[in-house]
Amino acid sequence: MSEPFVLGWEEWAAFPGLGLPAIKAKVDTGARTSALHAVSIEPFGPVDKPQVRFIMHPVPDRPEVEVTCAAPAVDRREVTSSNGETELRWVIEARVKIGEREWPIEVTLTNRETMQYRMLLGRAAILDDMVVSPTTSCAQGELGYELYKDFPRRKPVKRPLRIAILTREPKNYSSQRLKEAAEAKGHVAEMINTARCTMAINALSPAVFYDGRKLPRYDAVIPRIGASLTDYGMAVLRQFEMTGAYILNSAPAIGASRDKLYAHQVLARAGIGMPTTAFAHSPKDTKNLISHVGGAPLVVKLLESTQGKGVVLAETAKAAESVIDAFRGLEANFIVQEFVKEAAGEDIRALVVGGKVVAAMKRKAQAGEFRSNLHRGGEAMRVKLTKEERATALRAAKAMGLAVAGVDLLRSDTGPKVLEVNSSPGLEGIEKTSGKDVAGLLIDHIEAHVRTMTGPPRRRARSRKAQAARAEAGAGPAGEAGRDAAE
Ligand SMILES: Nc1ncnc2c1ncn2[C@@H]1O[C@H](COP(=O)(O)OP(=O)(O)OP(=O)(O)O)[C@@H](O)[C@H]1O
Ligand SMILES: [Mg+2]
Ligand SMILES: [Mg+2]
Repeated sequence: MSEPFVLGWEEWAAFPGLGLPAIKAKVDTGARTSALHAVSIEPFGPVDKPQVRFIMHPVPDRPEVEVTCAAPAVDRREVTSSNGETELRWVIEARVKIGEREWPIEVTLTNRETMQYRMLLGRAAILDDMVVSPTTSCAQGELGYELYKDFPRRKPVKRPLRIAILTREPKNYSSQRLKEAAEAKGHVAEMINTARCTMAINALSPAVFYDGRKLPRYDAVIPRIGASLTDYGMAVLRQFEMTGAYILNSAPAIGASRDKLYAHQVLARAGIGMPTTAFAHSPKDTKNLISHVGGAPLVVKLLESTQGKGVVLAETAKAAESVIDAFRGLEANFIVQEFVKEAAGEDIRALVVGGKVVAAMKRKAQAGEFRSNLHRGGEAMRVKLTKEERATALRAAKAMGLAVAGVDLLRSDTGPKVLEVNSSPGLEGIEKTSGKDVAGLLIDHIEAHVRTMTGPPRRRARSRKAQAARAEAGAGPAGEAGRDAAE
């Protein structure tokens, strides 16, 4: 019997067909599939013979060494990684060379930037006559990163990005400001009307068509999906995600924030302060529902409400009963909520971008009104948030999984109470009131994200923080807000 081919627990591998002369791989018989570090993954070629192109940084700590690879795409597959996250990955076929042996394997592509090894060799790639020695490192000999010394170095240039703004209202303030801010930073921004997108749902060559024409690959997509088209909008967004674009707020997070019952549950589970809330769908026992929230005065809200229209204050138990009975008669979905009296007709909008509160405003109801909506005659003004309010807004955005969020909260005797978290916050009121360039900060966030996806410069992170802090300290005129169909 011939000697088995021994693989150590780590090995140097090469992919001659991909132009990769040396990669240090961890051999992992606990993993089925092999994985290779890849960024900027982009499908191309004919639908029946798809290929993927990707960028590889083979040398850890040396992001300037960059190799552009291309290979036939053989599948797209859900893969659950060791941290438990499931990810839809491209699968390519490529020939790996370890020591003197060269053989074809399937490899999934994923961003392994934060991992110690740029490659994982799973058991499906290990052939019958091979054995793995858990005590040997590099049984098949050493290669080295000096093999990349003649490879061209990438200068960390500021590449213009191609950004799509997914909206049905290209003319509104928020859409226009986002386009302006993107262009001011040297990027190209296109308005894409959600309703005019069609999709070819194909795992290997996802595409979005616009009035029948295939859209290019965007680096980033900013969803500004109105409530009228949430479901279709989310489908379009998922499709853009499949093409490899960076999505500012993910479809599941948008969906969660739009489902008010679910959103309340998510926030409650995350331990975030909110007014005591009871749900009801035609409840038989109105009195019970009232007692759930501590009795009158209480607030009854139609779930479909916006701009404060379906929000009613019932000052007495009698009034509460008649309002609830009326909503029930209409077969409407509604919530019953503790009335936060000490908020005194004021609420706060905190705008969160990428884990920071970048701007805030206070809305004050007109005299005799408890609803502070600007559409109800409320007035917007500048406000300084407390530490606790900031922390609450950040936690709420995080719990909902939103990178960009407008968090509405009330100031109560027992701390901030979150009313809701909006995934498509309007920019007009908040920019005019706070004087901050929120659209610009949003584009900065995209830049930082798309850049880390295509390899660092990581140094930028700090300067962005300083920038946000500076912006936060800025001033500006208060103004009228609202036409924006945004939330
Ligand atoms: N539990 C409460 N206690 C005191 N005031 C409340 C309460 N809930 C709502 N309000 C006031 O009523 C206003 C409208 O309520 P809310 O924001 O919940 O509904 P909406 O504005 O119709 O919905 P949306 O913000 O989605 O358009 C709030 O901005 C706030 O000023
Ligand atoms: Mg509101
Ligand atoms: Mg809202």
